[in-house]
Amino acid sequence: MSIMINDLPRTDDESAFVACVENSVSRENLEDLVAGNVIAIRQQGYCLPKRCESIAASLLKHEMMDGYVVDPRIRRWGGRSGTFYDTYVDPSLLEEYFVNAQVVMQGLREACGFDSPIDRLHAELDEASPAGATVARFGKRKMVAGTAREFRVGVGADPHVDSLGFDSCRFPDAPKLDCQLSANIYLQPAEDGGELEIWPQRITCTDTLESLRDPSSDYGLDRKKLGAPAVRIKPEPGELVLFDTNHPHAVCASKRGVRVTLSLFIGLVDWDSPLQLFN
Ligand SMILES: O=C(O)CCC(=O)C(=O)O
Ligand SMILES: [Fe+2]
Repeated sequence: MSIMINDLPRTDDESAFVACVENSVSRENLEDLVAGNVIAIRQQGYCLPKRCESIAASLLKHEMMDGYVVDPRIRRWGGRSGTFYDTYVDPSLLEEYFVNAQVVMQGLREACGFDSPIDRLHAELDEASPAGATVARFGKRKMVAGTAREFRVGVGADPHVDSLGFDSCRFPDAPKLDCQLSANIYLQPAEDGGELEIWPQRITCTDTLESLRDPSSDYGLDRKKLGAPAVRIKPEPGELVLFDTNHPHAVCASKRGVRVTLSLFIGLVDWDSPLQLFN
């Protein structure tokens, strides 16, 4: 059973609770995130230091690491078409995304020495969720579940939301998500910088999203319009952090050291359906 050790408000906003758990994430933890009772869940020591080092080293030299279409400075697992978001930005990659999905997932498992923290997370989510957890699909076509990201010095991510609902609206057979979470395992946090910022508001409609756009960014939202973030998390090596991706969030640029993470989106349709895993 997971223990809620404490609530850690990280900023002046006392309502922005970050829950720390000791054991694997429970259904109650997931419900708290979905209900907005907590803004993030942290589990320290999810991946042991030696494993973090060896997986990060293997990823950093791997040819499957490639730039996001929207911002090639941020690198991620899966070659040209590694994430569904890439296919949203460049629809010509859609076919390749589905055709390569299994190879992309198996490749990440192999790069993790066949002992992937993403597979562990999948198993734990399957156990915690009443209806289990499964790789998401569009009809019979499996999505990719699990990615890795690399932020070099000077590279961060502008404030943004991640929403399969927004990105897949032209696909009638896409999973219909009520909530989307992101799980990140910090194999190698930046030595300086690289904080994860999360804003308190939850954006659920595209009109609101459009009104917040930053014209100087290809995907980002305007910090001035967003106001102050609710939390700024400085991840520890090996830590797992979960949050709701309809809350705007940003990655501060690394000031020193390459930042390497493993990441998984977790979609909730309803509690009677399996959690939908994808990237
Ligand atoms: O690397 C992080 O801290 C968060 C990256 C991100 O934007 C996400 O997982 O949705
Ligand atoms: Fe994100």
